[in-house]
Amino acid sequence: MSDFAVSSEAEAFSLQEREALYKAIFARRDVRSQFLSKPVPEESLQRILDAAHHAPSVGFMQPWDFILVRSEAKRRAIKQGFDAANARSTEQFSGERRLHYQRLKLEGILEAPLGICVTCDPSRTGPVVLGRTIKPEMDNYSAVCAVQNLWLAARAEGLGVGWVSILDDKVLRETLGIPEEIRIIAYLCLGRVSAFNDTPELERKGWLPRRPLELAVHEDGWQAAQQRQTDELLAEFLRQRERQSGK
Ligand SMILES: Cc1cc2c(cc1C)N(C[C@H](O)[C@H](O)[C@H](O)COP(=O)(O)O)c1[nH]c(=O)[nH]c(=O)c1N2
Repeated sequence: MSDFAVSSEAEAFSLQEREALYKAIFARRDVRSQFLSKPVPEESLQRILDAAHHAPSVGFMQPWDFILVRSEAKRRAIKQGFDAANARSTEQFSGERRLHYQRLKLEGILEAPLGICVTCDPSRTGPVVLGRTIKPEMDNYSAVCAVQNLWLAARAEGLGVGWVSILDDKVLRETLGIPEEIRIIAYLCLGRVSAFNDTPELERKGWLPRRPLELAVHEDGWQAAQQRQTDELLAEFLRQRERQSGK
């Protein structure tokens, strides 16, 4: 028998509880166009941050920190950083894809009243971390788990989150005073929204479709046929887009 107290509940959640959990998962969206300027309720924010803080982490090292960016001046500086990075990013696409990219809204830095920069301190708890001994990147993954918890909890609180990664770390370091040894994992925009879309914005706007689940699940080993099918589906989707844009 373990000395540790264990939850008395070994059962699945009740149907209602399961429905609520899956609702948060399926109704979560990356938001950039629908932010309202209304403030984020402090109690909701605390619950969301606490949910993030209860994410799994390698060796229980809890490498994350959350920098709350309320200052409009700082958000303006970050938005300028996005604009510069986005201009450079645009050049990586060509032809119709570039035109399509330019029409997408890929951030809500100024519209959302709050930014949250999630960081990872790889030195937290010392140089040797249980579970990170062979794969050093595990601390980053732990911080990403915190992001996902935050994102789901925000959805349950009726708040939208948008992840902005078209940003140089340098801009966030300078604007937020983040030391070199602290890694930048995510810059998130958080706020109340006018609506949550049913499907991802990139799907709705014809950028990419959702891949069928059955192609993502492999039985007893890697199945190359599934990868081929995925590639074919994607190629066909892009050909169709080309044809449509040529009309
Ligand atoms: C690591 C990472 C980084 C980014 C994103 C996500 C993740 C996980 N996403 C959001 C992304 O486009 C979105 O999650 C997918 O399109 C799926 O949509 P839903 O999140 O289901 O609404 C995103 N979106 C955006 O408009 N600008 C961005 O810079 C990024 N960056």
